Amino acid sequence: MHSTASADAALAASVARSAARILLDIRAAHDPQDQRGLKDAGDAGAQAHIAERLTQSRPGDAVLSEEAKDSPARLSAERVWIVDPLDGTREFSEGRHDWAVHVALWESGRLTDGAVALGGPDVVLDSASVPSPPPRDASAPLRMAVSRSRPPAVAATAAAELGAVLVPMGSAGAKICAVVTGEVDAYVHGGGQFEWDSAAPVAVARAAGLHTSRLDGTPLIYNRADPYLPDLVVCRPELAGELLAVIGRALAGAEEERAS
Ligand SMILES: Nc1ncnc2c1ncn2[C@@H]1O[C@H](COP(=O)(O)O)[C@@H](OP(=O)(O)O)[C@H]1O
Ligand SMILES: [Mg+2]
Repeated sequence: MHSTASADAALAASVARSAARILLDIRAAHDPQDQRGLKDAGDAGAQAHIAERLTQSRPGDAVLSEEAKDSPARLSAERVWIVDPLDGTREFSEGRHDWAVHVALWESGRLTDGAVALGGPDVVLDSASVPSPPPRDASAPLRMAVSRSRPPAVAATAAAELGAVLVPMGSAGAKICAVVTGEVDAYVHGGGQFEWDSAAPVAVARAAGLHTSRLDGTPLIYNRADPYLPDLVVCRPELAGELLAVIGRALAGAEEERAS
């Protein structure tokens, strides 16, 4: 029998790691010029592996995955795995390292566990064992991760006000985990995303003691009927007050401009 939180975190880590290994094998065997085909093969291969392992190990649980048909059964389920088999699909197909496998567990109204494999099987962060980020060098400028392909205007405005450096990266999981490891101090995203893009890395970030919320400071809520979860901020906890205030002003300024 399972049912201890750490057993679920260990399973999430094991599944994320083996899926990431399969993804590297798929990429090694694929024509690197065929990026469309590689994206599809990666998504499908990781999805099939994760679905099989979760069915084997937790047959009674529901699953919400970017790559599987959604079912309303998850809305009345007690336990729901929220999975992104390949986050940063674009970067994966370009031969880059900033992609991730996300495996999270939502139970009775909240995220309880999560694991993220980063760019392959060798680096896997999970909510049961992740340490807090190291202290930051207060003399260095703040570093803010943003999407490399769709950086939101709100992040640029907020970074300018804070004197922060923007650090473009692919994959929501890679960016959230970069806050966890202390490589950057914050990740600011707006304009669109889904629950699977953030559930697992947010579970890891929360376990590491980081701030996680919507851009307006309200909580990130998972396993909703509509999995669209378009914006978020993840940052070191001591930055949250100032960063949310700056983001609030940036959003209000953008709104005023639209209205005028
Ligand atoms: N405006 C938007 N609408 C929908 N999804 C978005 C989005 N911006 C980013 N995402 C999703 O968030 C993940 C990270 O994106 P980015 O690297 O640009 O930060 C990607 O997931 P997938 O790679 O799983 O599709 C991407 O599709
Ligand atoms: Mg994704």
